[in-house]
Amino acid sequence: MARLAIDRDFLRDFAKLEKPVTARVTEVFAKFEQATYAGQHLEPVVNARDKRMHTIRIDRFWRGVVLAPDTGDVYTLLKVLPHDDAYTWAMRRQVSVNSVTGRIEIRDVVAIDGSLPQLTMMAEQQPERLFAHVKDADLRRLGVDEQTLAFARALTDPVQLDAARGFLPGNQWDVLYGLAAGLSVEEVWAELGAAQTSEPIDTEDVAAAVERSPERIVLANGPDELIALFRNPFALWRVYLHPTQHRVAAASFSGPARVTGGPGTGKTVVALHRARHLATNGTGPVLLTTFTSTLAVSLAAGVKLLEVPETAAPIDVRHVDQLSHQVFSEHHGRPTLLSHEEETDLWRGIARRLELPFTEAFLAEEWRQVVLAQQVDDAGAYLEAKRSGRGRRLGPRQKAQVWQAVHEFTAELAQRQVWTHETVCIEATRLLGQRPDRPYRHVIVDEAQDLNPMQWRLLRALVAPGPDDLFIAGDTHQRIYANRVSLREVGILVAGRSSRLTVNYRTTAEILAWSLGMLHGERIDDMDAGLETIAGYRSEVHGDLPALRGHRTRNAELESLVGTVRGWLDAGVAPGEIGIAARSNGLANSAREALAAAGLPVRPLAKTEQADESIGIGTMHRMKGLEFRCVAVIGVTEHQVPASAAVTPAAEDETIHNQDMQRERCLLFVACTRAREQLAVSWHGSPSPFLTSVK
Ligand SMILES: Nc1ncnc2c1ncn2[C@@H]1O[C@H](COP(=O)(O)OP(=O)(O)OP(=O)(O)O)[C@@H](O)[C@H]1O
Repeated sequence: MARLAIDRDFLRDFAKLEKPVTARVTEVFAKFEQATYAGQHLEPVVNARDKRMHTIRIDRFWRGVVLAPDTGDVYTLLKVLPHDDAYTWAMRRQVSVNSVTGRIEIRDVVAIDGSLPQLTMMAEQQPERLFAHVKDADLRRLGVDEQTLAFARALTDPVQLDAARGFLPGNQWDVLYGLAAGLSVEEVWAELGAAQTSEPIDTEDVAAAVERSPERIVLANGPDELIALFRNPFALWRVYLHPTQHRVAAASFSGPARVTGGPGTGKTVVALHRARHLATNGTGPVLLTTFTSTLAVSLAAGVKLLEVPETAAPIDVRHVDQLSHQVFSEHHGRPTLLSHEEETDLWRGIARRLELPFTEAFLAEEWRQVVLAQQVDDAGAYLEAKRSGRGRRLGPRQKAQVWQAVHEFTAELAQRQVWTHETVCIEATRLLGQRPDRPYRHVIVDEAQDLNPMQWRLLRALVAPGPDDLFIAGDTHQRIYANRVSLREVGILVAGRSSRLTVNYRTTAEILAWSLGMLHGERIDDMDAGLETIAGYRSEVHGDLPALRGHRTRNAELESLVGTVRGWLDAGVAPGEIGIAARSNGLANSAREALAAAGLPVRPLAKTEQADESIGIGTMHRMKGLEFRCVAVIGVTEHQVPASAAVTPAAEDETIHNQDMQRERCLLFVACTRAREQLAVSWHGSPSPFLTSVK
């Protein structure tokens, strides 16, 4: 019986087709396998470069392009396009098998043949060719075939190679790209490592190559699986890896390792695959953890999609506070937590009673960032403690005053038998230290940039030091809380085991470039005594520029938001693919009410049920780690972004002021880089200074 496979590129296109078309595609292909002679539905393409290209009727207007095998019964759906475009697309393309990876490749032969004469002519005027330093034999060894080789030989400029990305065979383009970027033949070979195969490759056997290309082609086992695939195409798309990502996910490290990279470079995808890899090939239970409960829910969904084999070690997905509370509760029962307001009152009361010249916010931060972070437990140690990044200098007398306040605060917690998340975490770490064993063999941390030192010590205590113990994914450009951690200082050494991803797979080049403009000139640390860079960070997908719109009043802005969202829905975007972010809870709630009043389906971002059917609305903080086809960031207004209350006045403390401002910029950057295709940024009254500063 005929079986249907789907090209992953098609899944991405599928998500963008209009609803009635997607319904027809699902209908046609759900029946595809039932037809005894699948060939009956398929029409050959006249003048096709590749005789295996066929088309199939979707409706009067749309056709699917299907790769029909010479042998075997696996048919691959490559594209769905309007009638004429489908024929043109199919006519120009050739399918081949890569001689090194054994994977399937598709190229636009007409485009290659069409551009070669002109490139050759231009090259004759140039003194040097792009790949003059690489021998033909080496190119062939890396899987470059004769046609691509002839093309590569005519190139003189990396820009020409960039332009050829859409029409050269993918694996071969990657090889050329690596060589053009200065990698040696051996390094490119190592990059290919993950995709190499030890079986002998018959480059004529396309059917075998289809089966061998799981990162490119998904085989649906029966109509139910196919329908599930079509129902949630992005979910599946989300779990593919580029060879560079694969290398990191499957590597063996002698100790803690990490992966960095800007938003959308696939750090989470790598973390998920690493979890599966270690569960399958590692030596014990795996913990996959992150910062918030919302993110943990989305990681758990990702693990589910990866279909970890039943024989693998368990993968436990939990956020960090959940872990500390669990360890704590096993010994002491559930802790009574001090609320934020109670804590503020307590510090305020102590400051008043002791007549101290410090605000409650300053005392609370000094306790967290210096006393707890550095495990300071007496006045002498506090006198010596490093206070870098804390801004305001303190003399010995002032330090004695702060210490007195800390002492009273701690005594009060003990007397009331109440805890904060930080003290729970410290106690949990102490308890773990007393245990003879460690609960996990491998710990993987996503969104690492926002964890505090107490949480890092807990994670360190959850796993014994050794190969592949800790794997850390994070991006300090996306730090949105006040925690600045040096991994060395919490006993985690990643030097020599760090990788950086540079290709953004989520956001269009236009949205990315605009968002990066907001961070222009910011000095951002790398959690390891250096500075993080955004050099080489790029997106290969193009789209519309962000829409920036100012309004006179808050109500006018909300009204316009309803219009923007309606426009997206009318264009066929599903409600679950729309996200709205505001700096404050208040504005997020008002936006929710405005959309609900207009009859649109909405939900708070924190609510993960029915996420597919409703528009997610929440604070910028909640947007972290998520992604949507269309994003509206609202209320990007002067005095609201940055939020006045979250920024220490420069007159009070310049260092802290600058850190607060950077954090607020990063927060807006995080919200804007959640968008895959469309970004709308709006304000009422005067715009935020962060917007007016974008170059
Ligand atoms: N190799 C790839 N090919 C295609 N798409 C990819 C690839 N890797 C990642 N993606 C897609 O890019 C998007 C971003 O991936 P992911 O969430 O892992 O990035 P991230 O670096 O963790 O982002 P952020 O730091 O912004 O949260 C996802 O939709 C993912 O499916």
